[in-house]
Amino acid sequence: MSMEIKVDLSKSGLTMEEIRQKKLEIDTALERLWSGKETFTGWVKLPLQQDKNEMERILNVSDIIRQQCELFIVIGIGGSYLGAKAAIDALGKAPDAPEVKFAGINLSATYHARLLEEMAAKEVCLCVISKSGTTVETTAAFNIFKEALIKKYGKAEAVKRIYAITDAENGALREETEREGYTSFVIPSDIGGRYSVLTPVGLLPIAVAGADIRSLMEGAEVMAASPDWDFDGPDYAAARYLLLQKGKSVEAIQHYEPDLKYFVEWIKQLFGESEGKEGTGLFPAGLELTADLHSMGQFLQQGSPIFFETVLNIEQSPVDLTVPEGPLKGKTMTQLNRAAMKGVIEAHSSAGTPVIRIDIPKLDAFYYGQLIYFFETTCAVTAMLMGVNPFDQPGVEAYKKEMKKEI
Ligand SMILES: O=P(O)(O)OC[C@H]1O[C@](O)(CO)[C@@H](O)[C@@H]1O
Repeated sequence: MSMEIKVDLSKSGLTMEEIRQKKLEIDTALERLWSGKETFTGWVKLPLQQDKNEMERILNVSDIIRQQCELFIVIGIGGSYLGAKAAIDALGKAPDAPEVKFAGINLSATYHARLLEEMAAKEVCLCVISKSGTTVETTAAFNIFKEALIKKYGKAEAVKRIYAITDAENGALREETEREGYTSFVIPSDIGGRYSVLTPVGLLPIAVAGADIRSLMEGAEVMAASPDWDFDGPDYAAARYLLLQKGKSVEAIQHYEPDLKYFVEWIKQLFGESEGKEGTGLFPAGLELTADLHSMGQFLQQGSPIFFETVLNIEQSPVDLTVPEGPLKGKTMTQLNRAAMKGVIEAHSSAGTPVIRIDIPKLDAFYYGQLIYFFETTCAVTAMLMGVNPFDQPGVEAYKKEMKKEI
């Protein structure tokens, strides 16, 4: 087992020469990211410039929250939700930690009514997260849950149970936070929502759930400190770009561990919002294997050849189970899962589908921190190769404007 995250391009249909030819463009992209001159690149140096006092404060506040509540409701959407959800699912919740549930992730009355019912019977804290402070889903859910919290505890106690993470100065949420005196954290202005998981946006909920956020940051730091980003992210970026140039328009991102489902959702936002503009970009799709082999396997093998596959391979499982009886007697689940992955890669690549495999030594906080940084860099570099700005999302505004007209 390697001690690093590795990218295997042997079944990608690309040659190392093709990857090497992109080196100059990649170096230019890296220079731009490190120069500090581009807007929204605060995440690049973040793991190297950690504010120890801020880390202490996040840990102290997370301890308070853990004593205050059994149910921690985090209200936010997109980059103000997916990073925390993904990390908590992947790393698990400590037995003594409150349950972490999410609100404002849709506009379903049914979803939120159920969560409100659950809230009635439990000790609760709220954490509202919004960089802009104006997102419709977040604003609607926060005001509904805040009203319920005040009914439950009275105004003064409710204020002690509301935590806000938002811009330092701008937006209605910052204004309310200052007026009401909520405990709050800042989303740095030079870090966009989808790159913000290693700020309090992700770190506070992840710490409340009991994962080791120091180790998570250490993982990211190891990656960021590697000279000239001498890890496989830039090669992965080059491969993704070359496959787009060769006519592939969909990246089918696959995992064999259900705990990674939301990690793929996080990648979908990261890649989709960063790359999908000016008529270009790879459409990021997520597949959960082996489950989806029994629904999508046929398409993957013989369907329209618009996609390539990226496989997230966790090399070491923390537990294993052995089949006690029947034709598979003596085989372990991990053996079977591995056999499925190898067989699928072989069958699909032999049929002409390019397959990229990303080997991840294991799913703990340290490697998870590495993974976050690995994908953020891959994303920014690929978008720059595509010639688009990885840090804006001008297209999102169009539907928001139309939606607001309907409200
Ligand atoms: O943190 P905010 O400002 O509420 O935004 C939430 C999400 O909405 C978006 O602006 C897209 O709708 C994302 O870029 C962002 O992560």
